Amino acid sequence: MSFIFSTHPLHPVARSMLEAAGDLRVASAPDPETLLREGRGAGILVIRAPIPPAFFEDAPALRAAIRHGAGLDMVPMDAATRAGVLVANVPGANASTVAEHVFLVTLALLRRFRLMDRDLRQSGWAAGRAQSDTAVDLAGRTMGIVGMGNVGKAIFQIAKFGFGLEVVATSRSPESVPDGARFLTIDELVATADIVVLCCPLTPETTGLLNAGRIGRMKPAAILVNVSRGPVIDDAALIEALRDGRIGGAALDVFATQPLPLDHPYFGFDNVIITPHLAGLTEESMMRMGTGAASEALRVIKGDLPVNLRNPEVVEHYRRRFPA
Ligand SMILES: NC(=O)c1ccc[n+]([C@@H]2O[C@H](COP(=O)([O-])OP(=O)(O)OC[C@H]3O[C@@H](n4cnc5c(N)ncnc54)[C@H](O)[C@@H]3O)[C@@H](O)[C@H]2O)c1
Ligand SMILES: O=C(O)[C@H](O)COP(=O)(O)O
Repeated sequence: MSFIFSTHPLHPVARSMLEAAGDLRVASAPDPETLLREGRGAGILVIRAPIPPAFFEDAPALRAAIRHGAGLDMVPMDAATRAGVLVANVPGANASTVAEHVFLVTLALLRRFRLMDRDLRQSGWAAGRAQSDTAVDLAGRTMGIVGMGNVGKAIFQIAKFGFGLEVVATSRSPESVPDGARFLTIDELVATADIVVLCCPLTPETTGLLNAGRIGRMKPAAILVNVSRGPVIDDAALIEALRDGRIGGAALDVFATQPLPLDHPYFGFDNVIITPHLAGLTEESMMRMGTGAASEALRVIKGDLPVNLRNPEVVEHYRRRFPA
């Protein structure tokens, strides 16, 4: 078995599991050139950064590409499948962590938390207190959840049973929307919700889902929370809406370009909270994701298939490459 290659450092428990199973190497940087150079010859790939399709070309030892987390957009699925490489992810391991983040930033926006803290420090007590002039309650508001998977369901639980909010939701099928939430189309949802939360995967269908038309239908004081992926939002349209004061604010964790350049227009808005793609990252979730990815790697090393195999059509080709 060739070495195990991770694009990033892993939680210590996951690292120990993999080190006990083989030669674990961590990329010195997660850019495509470094990954291609340092990952050449790997047997298992653990993914926390976008992987160039070329990684799967001329990779005779590569058995599995395992996502540390939920989103599969970082994996060029066609290239992996063509090469006979198993693709897996660790669904749900960070869902409750992302849900907690959604309420952190929602409350921070509604209660002017960032500006209150800034004004208090810069200009004193009265200036900080003045932010309460425009603060509003979360209670009584309607949350709209776009994408009712593991993350959407974890957000629903807190919204409904923690804060007693009215919840509307949209997903690929109405059946995935739980009792207690009302299914709406995306166009109905953006016009109904006071808080629009994006937590769907990035797919051709969801790219640009929050376009100028849908942002234009949002309520004037509504806020937008994006913990999905950057390209789900049309950035130019959102920036225009923020400039014109047509929505209440936004909390953005993910961006079309990451890292987000520090001169990006989003940094110019007081009513925008920017976080560096960490909604799903805590000590505990890193352990759940890392050990989940490591368990899948150990299964493959033993000759089994991953539990969360995402390209089952590859199995025949994979078995020809690596007969049991
Ligand atoms: N910011 C972060 O740190 C972070 C952490 C975890 C997940 N995510 C993102 O959130 C996404 C969802 O994670 P998850 O664990 O809930 O995944 P999941 O696979 O459990 O659920 C995805 C849900 O989105 C729905 N969906 C798919 N296409 C849709 C569409 N066009 N419109 C509406 N809904 C649609 C699916 O039906 C499914 O219910 C991930 O793919 C990832 O991009 C981000
Ligand atoms: O897709 C996910 O689950 C999140 O983006 C977190 O994944 P990461 O910790 O591997 O970046």
